[in-house]
Amino acid sequence: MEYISLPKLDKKNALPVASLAIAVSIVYTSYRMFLSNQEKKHTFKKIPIPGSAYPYIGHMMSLGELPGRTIQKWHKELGPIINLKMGIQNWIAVDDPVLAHKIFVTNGIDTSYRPHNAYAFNILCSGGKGVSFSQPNGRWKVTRSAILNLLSPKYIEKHIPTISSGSRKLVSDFIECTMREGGVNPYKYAQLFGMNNIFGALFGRTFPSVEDPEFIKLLHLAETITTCLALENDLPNYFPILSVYEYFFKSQDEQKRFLENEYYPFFRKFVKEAYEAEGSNFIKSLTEEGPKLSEDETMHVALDLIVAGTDTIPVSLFWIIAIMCHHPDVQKKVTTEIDDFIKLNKCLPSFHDRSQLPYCISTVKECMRFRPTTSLGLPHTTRRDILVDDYMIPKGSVIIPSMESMHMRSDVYAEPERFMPERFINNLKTMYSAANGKLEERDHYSFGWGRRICPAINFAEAEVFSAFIQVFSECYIEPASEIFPDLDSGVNLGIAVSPVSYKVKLIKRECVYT
Ligand code: HEM
Repeated sequence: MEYISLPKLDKKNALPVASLAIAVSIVYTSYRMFLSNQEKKHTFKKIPIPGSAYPYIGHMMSLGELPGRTIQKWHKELGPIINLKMGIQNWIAVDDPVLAHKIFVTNGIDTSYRPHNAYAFNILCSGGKGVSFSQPNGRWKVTRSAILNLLSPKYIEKHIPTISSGSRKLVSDFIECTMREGGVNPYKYAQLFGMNNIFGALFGRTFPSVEDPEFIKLLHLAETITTCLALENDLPNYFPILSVYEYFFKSQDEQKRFLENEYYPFFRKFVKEAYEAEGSNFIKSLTEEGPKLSEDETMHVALDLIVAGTDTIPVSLFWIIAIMCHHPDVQKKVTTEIDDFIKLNKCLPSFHDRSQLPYCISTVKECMRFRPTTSLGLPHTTRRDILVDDYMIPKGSVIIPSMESMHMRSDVYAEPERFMPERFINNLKTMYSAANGKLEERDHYSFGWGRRICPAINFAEAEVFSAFIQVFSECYIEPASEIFPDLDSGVNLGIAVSPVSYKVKLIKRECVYT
């Protein structure tokens, strides 16, 4: 029998053998780790997909007129996180505030991106200018901090005179229209109010009435933009094949022409006026101080603020008036609280005095919880795969906070279907502090999350508070006929969801303030 003679492990050949052994064990260990990672991948929690998805179009046709409502129904069936297929896009919708906080705040560095939207990015913000649809780069940061500064609690006093005189005008328009026509649709007057507040803050002037031709034109332009931002008007984002349609019909060229020929020149006129005006204003401060933006960038920032402020404030007020019309008992408590303040202080409460009106604060918060201004906020996207509570959210997913659903979770709000202002009586923080503070101290989620959270919370809250106090210091609200405003339906305006159009009576009551 022949034996193979093995080399002896002397000093000379021990080193290569040991190196080989180490290399083999490294390769083996890496292979095991790879395998175990592969195994771990299979232990990710599965994000459920609602059943009604069709090939290629996915859930697009199943969302219905009010996607927020449909998504709420799916959350109820499938849990706090769901996966929708929207053509080529992967949507992740979340209705649990704790999970949403982890996604948008804890992982904010990766999830503060906006999904690519051809209209918003290429056309509206000319390839990334402005703040709402641009990506969180250096330019976005300086622009956003300039906006935060303009609208911050520190400077709110500067805006109060415009907001207060706008509130007085708003209520006198409501009362006049009720007397003239037997009822009022509050929406267009609330649009003038919202537009004047932000226009005043930016350009230092306001529009006198809802018939003002410049106001009508600006409103039309802002509404056209929000309509173009709606899901169904930007289909090539979901179905690239539809770019063929774009190639032949040039609809985006038409939108570009609309903006370039109508919108921008009209808007540039206001920017130019602001440059030439006496004294300081926000437009000048954007170009001359801090961020030193170009004229074009300044125009885009102003445009973003006008578009963002034009729908949100009127829609919030439209809901508040509709809800209050259903609750004369709450109206009674609110008016008593305001009257008591006036008797004591001999003046109307201003935003400053809010802490002395706990029931009014709670009522406004409850209205915004009960019927949020937007049902799905503004979408974010993630620039890399993120792992949250064992859910793997792949890079490039569109992440949606399901606000309407979140506001109706019984583990977050007791008896969520009931309108109950008292639920906030122990959380009287400003909405700005609540939204920017600890998760446990948030009141509602209407202003979004993390780095992209609405930069105008404080300004918006002062607007809504001022209009609310003015309405109930002078009036009570009744339905204009036997038909009460409908609180169960809604109209999708692109980003905001408003109540279905209605009329109410705003009837002058005996005023304790003269
Ligand atoms: C009650 C009124 C309002 C509500 C409910 C509201 C809600 C929101 C929400 C949900 C977002 C998206 C946040 C996110 O991406 O997570 C947002 C963003 C924004 N809002 Fe508001 N908003 C209101 C009023 C206003 C007003 C009056 C202005 C302007 C004066 C404004 C300016 C903006 C801007 C510029 C952004 C984009 C911020 C960014 O992308 O970095 N909002 N708002």
